Amino acid sequence: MEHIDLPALTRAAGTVRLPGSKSISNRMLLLAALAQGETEIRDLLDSDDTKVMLEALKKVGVGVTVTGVNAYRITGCGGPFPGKSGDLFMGNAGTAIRPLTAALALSGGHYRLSGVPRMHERPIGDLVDGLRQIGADVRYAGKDGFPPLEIFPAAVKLAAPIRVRGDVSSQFLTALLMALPLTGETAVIEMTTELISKPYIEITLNLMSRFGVTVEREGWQRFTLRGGQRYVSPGVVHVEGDASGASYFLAAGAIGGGPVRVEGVGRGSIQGDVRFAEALAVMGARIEMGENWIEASAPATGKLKAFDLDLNHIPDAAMTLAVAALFADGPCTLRNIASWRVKETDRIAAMAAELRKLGAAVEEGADWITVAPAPTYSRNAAIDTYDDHRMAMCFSLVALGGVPLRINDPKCVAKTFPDYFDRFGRIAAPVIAIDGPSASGKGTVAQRVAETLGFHFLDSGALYRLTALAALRAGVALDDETGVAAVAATLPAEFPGDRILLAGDDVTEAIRAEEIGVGASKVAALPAVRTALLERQRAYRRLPGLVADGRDMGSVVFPEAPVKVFLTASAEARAERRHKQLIGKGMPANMRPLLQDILQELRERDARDAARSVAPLKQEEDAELVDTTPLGIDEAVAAVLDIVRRKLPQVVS
Ligand SMILES: O=C(O)C1=C[C@@H](OP(=O)(O)O)[C@@H](O)[C@H](O)C1
Ligand SMILES: C=C(OP(=O)(O)O)C(=O)O
Repeated sequence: MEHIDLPALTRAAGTVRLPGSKSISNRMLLLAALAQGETEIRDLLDSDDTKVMLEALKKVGVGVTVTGVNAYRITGCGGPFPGKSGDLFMGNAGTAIRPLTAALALSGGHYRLSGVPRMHERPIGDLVDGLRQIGADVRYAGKDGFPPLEIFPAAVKLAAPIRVRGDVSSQFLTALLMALPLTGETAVIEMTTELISKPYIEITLNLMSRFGVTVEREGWQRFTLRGGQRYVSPGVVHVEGDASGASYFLAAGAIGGGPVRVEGVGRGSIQGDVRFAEALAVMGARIEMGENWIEASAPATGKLKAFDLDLNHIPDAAMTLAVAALFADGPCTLRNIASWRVKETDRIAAMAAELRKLGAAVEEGADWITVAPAPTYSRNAAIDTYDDHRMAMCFSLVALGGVPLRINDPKCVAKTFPDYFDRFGRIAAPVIAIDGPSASGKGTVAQRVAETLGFHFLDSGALYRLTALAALRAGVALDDETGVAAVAATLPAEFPGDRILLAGDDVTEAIRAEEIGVGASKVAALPAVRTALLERQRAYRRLPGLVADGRDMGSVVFPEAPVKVFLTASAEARAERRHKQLIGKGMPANMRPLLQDILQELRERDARDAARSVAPLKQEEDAELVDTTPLGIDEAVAAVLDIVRRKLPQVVS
């Protein structure tokens, strides 16, 4: 089985741009498909759950055009689906199979819906019962009450209110609400039980109204759709970031110090799962929220507090709390979460089993779970994920408590968050930032430190050198800020092994030329170029960790780096090293610059680097000075490793 080994981690900080919300993506796709007109959907989630929805819509005759990255144009049918037959695979996507079953049942065709084996164990009986009350012909092709389903054409009549249960899943009510406008008639839905997961109904009603259909709601018992309403495309719509996905990063901030900021959801969100932040606040985490972002940091006391909460309104994000509970100051109880038992797996049982592997004491009931934290946890436990994306994402947080662990089948995150572990690495992988002037030996030292620790290595100077070389090759003047920034933004650079390629051409040696070094220093002084390279550099932050070598690694690119080193040497020592290097490379004496010229050049470069307006080269307050003037390479490496050992004892023993 595939797995990912997470090392002991200590700190999480940084910013994450969230992928699109699953719940909003799949609703928008269906509403756009049923609406009159074309809808442009931007920032759609690209994951297994949306893929099955898109494929199914195409099969039943909906026009789907890709218009950009995560951007689609949906040509609405202005009513029922034109494709009157189809065999549709729904994976394990509840937000696809349930609403589609209802819309297909009212489309007058013959369809089959199936999914992965677990989907065939997830209930759908309450929805089928509701649809049968109005004459729809929906039959079970396997076990009664569960997919696979077969749908036949039928005449639908809406004489009496549809009576439906709401205590197993809110998705049945969502499905009916979204599909019933297809009838054109007035429809009334009455709940026969308590409704769970209510905020998801609010998402449904909100999005329906954006497509022109309003629902009258009496409490959570009765919903009336007046006849004659139909869906009309609102034109361009944006999908918010996924608030359930946000919960892992916010919890990471609360457990791992923070601040961790998520972008894409905030105060203005229509997703109930933003209320996860309230639960974290109950645990003592410090939360800040803007219109479109949320930020979480550890409690001022450093210790998360125990909680006892009814979490019916945030069933998905609640799982994150069960793992955060490992780091609380007492037993934590999550209540009213019976729906966990019928989701991707029996989540109460799965959560209990895996938390126990770590050494937590866990009790469970039909609709609750209590997690009692332990003073220490088993290291290197192998966590099973039960093909449940949320199990994999939740348990990644354990590493932030300094507990290394293995997560089996990590790719199951593809259901809603395919690049989750990369993003997690971007806020949690430790960074060792090594800054300093040129010829201080930091490149060699940084590379050796990275090798010793088994960390990734970023030679940020190489990116500036590549930018200078690429600009010169493209005939862009090195003082043309906009032109060079455009080159930097699209730099076709690759780093296979220890080679450096520019547009496929091996430039490993070429970028080391003296004039490219001078060019690099010039382009590095341009603010737009630095901005263009910022995200590219941050993307190097990956598990198990990164050693970043440059001039503004600790100050600008990775300000949250737990280890910052300012590696320098006297100008004389650096000039001498450079001179020896040139001799070592076999440069003939008559072509070699004089030692005093090298010294002069170095001093000028130092002055330019220290004086530039953006990210001037200087020792940060929280950086440790390593003066290599009297040191050889081995000693310099040892000096840096000593600092790492002191600052990150869990990482390097
Ligand atoms: O409507 C939705 O988008 C969802 C509703 C919730 O399900 P239940 O209503 O079954 O709790 C939630 O768990 C699911 O991930 C998405
Ligand atoms: C329950 C979930 O998914 P589904 O939409 O398949 O119900 C979930 O994403 O946690």
